[in-house]
Order: sequence, then C-alpha cells, then structure tokens
Amino acid sequence: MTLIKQKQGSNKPLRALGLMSGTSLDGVDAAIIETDGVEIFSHGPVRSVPYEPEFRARLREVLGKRGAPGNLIADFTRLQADFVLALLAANNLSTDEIDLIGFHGQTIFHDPKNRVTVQIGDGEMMAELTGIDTVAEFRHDDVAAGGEGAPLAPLYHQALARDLDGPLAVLNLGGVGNVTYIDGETVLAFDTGPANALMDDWILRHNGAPFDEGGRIAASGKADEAVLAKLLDHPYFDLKPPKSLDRDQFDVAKAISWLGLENGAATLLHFTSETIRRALPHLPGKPARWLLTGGGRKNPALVEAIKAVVNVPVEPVEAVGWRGDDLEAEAFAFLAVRSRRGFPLSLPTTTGVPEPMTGGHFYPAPSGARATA
Ligand SMILES: Nc1ncnc2c1ncn2[C@@H]1O[C@H](COP(=O)(O)OP(=O)(O)OP(=O)(O)O)[C@@H](O)[C@H]1O
Ligand SMILES: CC(=O)N[C@H]1[C@@H]2OC[C@@H](O2)[C@@H](O)[C@@H]1O[C@H](C)C(=O)O
Repeated sequence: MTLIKQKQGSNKPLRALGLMSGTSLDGVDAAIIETDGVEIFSHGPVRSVPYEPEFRARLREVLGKRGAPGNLIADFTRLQADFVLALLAANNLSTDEIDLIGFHGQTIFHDPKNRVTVQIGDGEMMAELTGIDTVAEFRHDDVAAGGEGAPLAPLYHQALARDLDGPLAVLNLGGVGNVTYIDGETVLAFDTGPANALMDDWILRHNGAPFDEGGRIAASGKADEAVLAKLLDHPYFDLKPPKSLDRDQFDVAKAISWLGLENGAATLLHFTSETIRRALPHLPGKPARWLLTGGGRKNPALVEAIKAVVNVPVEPVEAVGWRGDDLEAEAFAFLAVRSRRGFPLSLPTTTGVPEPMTGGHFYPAPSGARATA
C-alpha cells in the first residue's frame, strides 16, 4: 500500500484495521485503510480466511443465544488476533504501524426492540494479543439508546460515495441484506431481509456445500410462486425504516421443506430479490443506480433477479472502484476512527437513534505490549 504521510493535528489520518465476521459465518475479513474518520485517504492490504467447518459449527451452535462459552469467545478472539498478525507479517508491516483495530466480533443475537444485541469477541484480549489499541462493541450504545444497532456501514458508504452522483443505493448482499440510500446529505438505511443466509442453510442441509456457487443450483430450478407469496407475507416488509434483522428471524424451514433442492434454492433466491421490491417504497426516492456489495454480488442468478426488480443499472461496487469483499471490514476500521474522534456512527435515518450517536468501546493496548508481527 502507498502510505500517505500523516498530517499533524487532532484529526490526522489514522491507519486502522477493520475486522468483520459476518452473518454468513463464512469467515473473517480484514482490511486496512487510512482515514481521519471523514475522508478515506488510502485503501491498504486486505485478507480473508474461511472458518474451518468445525469452527463454523461452534459458532452456529450459539446463534440465537444471548451469550457464548468463554472458551469460544477466547478461541474466536485468538483466531482473529493471529489473523491480524498474519496480515501484517504478509505485508511487512509492524504492529506499531497500525494505530487502531476496529473489531466487530460475531453477532449471535440481535433483538434491538428489547435493547439487546450480542457480538462475541473480547476487545481487551484483542488489544493484549496484538498490542494494538482496539475499538469493539460498536452496536451497544446505539441499541441502548433505542436504536436498531444496525446497519452501521451506511456512514462509510456515504463517505465512499461523496464524489458520485445520487441518488444511489448501495445494497449489501451478505447473510442478511441491507440497503443504504444516498443522495447528497441524505442517507437512509435499513435491513432489507434475508440475502444469502437462508440459501446457504438450504444448500448446506441438502448437499453439504457452504453455498450455491454462482447460483447454479437455483438457476436450474423454478421458484414456487405459492411458497414465495407465503414467505413474503411477513410483517417485516411493511415496517417503516429504521429496521434491522437477526440472522435467523425468518423461519422458512417448514414452508419450503417439501421442495426439492433446485426449486427450494430458486424459491429462496427469488425471496431475496423480492425483498428488494418490498424495500423500494421505503426509500425516499428512486435510486438512479444500484451498487452491489457482499458475497451475493457473485451470484449471477441473484443479480439478474434484482435487475429485473429495480429496473435501473445494477453493478458491483467494483464499477466505482470499491472493494466488495472488503467493504464491511473497511467500514469497521472507519467506524473505529470515528469512535475515537467522538463522531457519530449512526443517525436517526440509519438506525433510528434519537440523535446522531457515537459509540464503540475503547480498549487501549497495554503499554509495552506490542506484539511482533
Ligand atoms: N461465488 C459465489 N456464488 C454464489 N454465492 C456466493 C459466492 N461467493 C459468495 N457468495 C455468497 O455470499 C455469502 C458471503 O457473503 P458475505 O461475505 O458478504 O457475508 P457476511 O459478510 O458474512 O454477511 P453480512 O453482511 O450479513 O454480515 C456466502 O455465504 C454465499 O452465500
Ligand atoms: C446485528 C448485525 O450484526 N447486523 C448485520 C447483519 O449483516 C448485514 C445486516 O445484518 C447489517 O444490518 C449488519 O451488518 C452490517 C455490516 C452493518 O452493520 O452495516
């Protein structure tokens, strides 16, 4: 990466490393950026590592629970700390060249209406193991203040989009889907519905693969219209934003159980694209363009179905030079810097907090504890 010379002053850019483990449970992503919390000055090295099936199963076991065994939290944190050190070593960076880690952790439970959101991961241990100052627990304060606690990437989307013409929609197709509508200073966001999680679960159960590569299985089937209508008959889609979802909030197992592999996959894929149709009336205007991020943008069958729904250009975020595999890790690097600077992480229009709010908990690295990378 080309590292810019750091500006002096209170808002000098920091070199931050974001760590994201998303609802797909597919693995962990890390990305380094340089930012002052407003502008992004450079995009640095990235790294992704898939979880071993056994580790994924351990995470899956605690989904929907309000806590996790201490040894899982410690193993999860250690794995991510080792991953940070490996990323630095691979890029000849030492730990003292990184100012801050933004450690999202793994969401295992999300119930903002009852003011609870649980991300496992131990920020203090991360700071100790890496020797790098760490910000964690990004969603807690938002939820405690009555916000949804999610999505949090929208302010990063807005920062990235500052030179692009609006109105545009950034659609993240992860385990859960979330959209950010941006038009100048207007930014509005919410979770659209399930994106890949239900499809992944279906494929895993039926043929043991982690996901439907290229959407090929779904493309070889036919969506069952009656089942689709039943799935879409859910109060979530009529709720006005802000709104957010837990990974497993849609229990579709019974409705689709009798469908075969291909038709079940096709039905779930169209369920995802139809959730976008249901999102349209909640946007403040009609986006002139949709930019897709997250793993679902690599599923051509899903992308085609979304194109048919929105009827304006739909492109991967790479079309505007962003990094679709790394955007969320970058977002938590960005948010970590904003947290240190006391800048808002969320707005009434992104999570429903009563007023723009900062958040995140700071864990300073113990002095003299710089790990060798
Ligand atoms: N080549 C591909 N073909 C089809 N689907 C793919 C492909 N690559 C990734 N995906 C889908 O994308 C998912 C991973 O997406 P991503 O990494 O954006 O999720 P995440 O970050 O865990 O989720 P979230 O944004 O909800 O936290 C995979 O589980 C899979 O369903
Ligand atoms: C509670 C939680 O972890 N939500 C995730 C999830 O995954 C996608 C969607 O649901 C989004 O709301 C959020 O993640 C992204 C990174 C966000 O906060 O912007």
